[in-house]
Amino acid sequence: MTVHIGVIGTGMIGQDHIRRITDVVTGAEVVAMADLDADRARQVAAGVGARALANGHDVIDDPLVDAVVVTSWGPTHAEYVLGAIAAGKPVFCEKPLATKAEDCLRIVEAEQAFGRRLVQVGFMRRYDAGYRAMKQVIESGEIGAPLVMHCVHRNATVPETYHSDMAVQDTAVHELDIIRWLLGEDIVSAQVIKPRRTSRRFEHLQDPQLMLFETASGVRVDLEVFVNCRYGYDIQCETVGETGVVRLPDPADVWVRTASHLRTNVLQDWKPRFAAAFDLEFVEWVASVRDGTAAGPSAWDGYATAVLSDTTTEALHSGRVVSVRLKDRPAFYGG
Ligand SMILES: NC(=O)c1ccc[n+]([C@@H]2O[C@H](COP(=O)([O-])OP(=O)(O)OC[C@H]3O[C@@H](n4cnc5c(N)ncnc54)[C@H](O)[C@@H]3O)[C@@H](O)[C@H]2O)c1
Ligand SMILES: O[C@H]1[C@H](O)[C@@H](O)[C@H](O)[C@@H](O)[C@H]1O
Repeated sequence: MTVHIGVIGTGMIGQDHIRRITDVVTGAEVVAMADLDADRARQVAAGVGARALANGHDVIDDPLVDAVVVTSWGPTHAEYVLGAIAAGKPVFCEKPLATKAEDCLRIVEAEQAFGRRLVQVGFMRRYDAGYRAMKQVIESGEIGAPLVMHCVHRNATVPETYHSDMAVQDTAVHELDIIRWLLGEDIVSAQVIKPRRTSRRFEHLQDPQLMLFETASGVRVDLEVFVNCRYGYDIQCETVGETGVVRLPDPADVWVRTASHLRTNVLQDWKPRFAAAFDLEFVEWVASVRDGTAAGPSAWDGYATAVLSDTTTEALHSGRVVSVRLKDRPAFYGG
C-alpha cells in the first residue's frame, strides 16, 4: 500500500522532506501541499506532480491524504497537529511540536482522547547512527552508570533575526530531546551561564551560552551553544560513566597529509550532518503509518521539550538555577 502524504509548509525543510519522500522512501507519495506563499506551494507541487491546495486545513481534510507532514513556521504547528488528530490522521510535525507548552499539552490531551498515537515530532537525532550507537553502549552497562555528559552545539553563523532565546528554543532543543532519550530520564533543573560574547556578531545576541542541566538521577550535563563559531557546524557529545567514556564520532571524512599539514574538513550546516538521520526518520515514520504503530518521538516528548525550553529560557533571563515543572507522564506515553 502506498501512503499518500500531504505537506503543510513548503519552505526549506518542507522541500527537503518532499524530495526525501519522493526520492528516498519507498511506498510513499506526496499528493498535496499548501503554503502561506501560494506561488511557492504551486511551484513545489508541480515539481513532484502533486496538487497545491489553498491552505493547511484543506490538506488535512483532503480525502486522498492518508498522513500529514507539518513543516510550516513553529507558531502554526499546534493548529495543524490538532487538526490532523481531529481528522484521525497520523501527523509528522517538525520541531517544535508547538511554541507554547500549554499548546503541547492540548495536543497530548487530544491524542489521548482519540485513543491511539498519531503524532511524531521531528527529533531526527534519534535516527543518527552515532547517537544510536552511544545509546546502545550506555544501556549495555559497559561504561557503568552515566555521571556526566558534555555536549557542544555550534553553528557557523545565524541570521540577524536570531535572538538570545533562540539558543535554546531553536538550537539546544535538539539536545533537550537527545539528553532525555540517551539517559532514559527527565531533566529536573536548568541554569545558563553567559560567557564573554563573541565580537564577531550582533550586539543583541548572547553568544555563546553555557547551559547546565541536572537529571532526575543526578547526572550533570553541560552544553555549549555557540551559533557564530564561524568555522562550521559542529555537534559533539561525550558521556562519562563510572568505568568508561563514550563519545559521538565526527562525520566520516578523509585526512589529508600534505605540505607539512594534516587536515580534514568540517561540515558547514545541519543538512549534510543529519541527512542520513532524516532519511531513516522518514523511512521508519512511513512504515509506522502503514502499520498503524507509531513509535518515534511522541507528543509527550514534544511537551517535555517545550517545558524544558521554557525553563532554560527563564534560567537565561534570571541567572538562577530553575526547576523543571513537568506534569506526570500518562500511562498512554509509557508513564
Ligand atoms: N529538525 C531540524 O533540524 C530542523 C531544521 C530546520 C528547520 N526545522 C523546523 O522546521 C520548521 C520550518 O523551518 P524552515 O527552515 O523550513 O522554515 P522556512 O521559513 O524555510 O519555511 C516555512 C514555510 O512555512 C510557510 N508557512 C508559514 N505559516 C504557514 C501557514 N500558516 N500555513 C502554511 N504554510 C505556512 C512559510 O510560508 C514557509 O514557506 C520550523 O519549525 C523549524 O524549526 C527543523
Ligand atoms: O533549525 C536549525 C536546526 O535545528 C539545526 O540543527 C540547529 O543547529 C540550528 O541552530 C537551527 O537553527
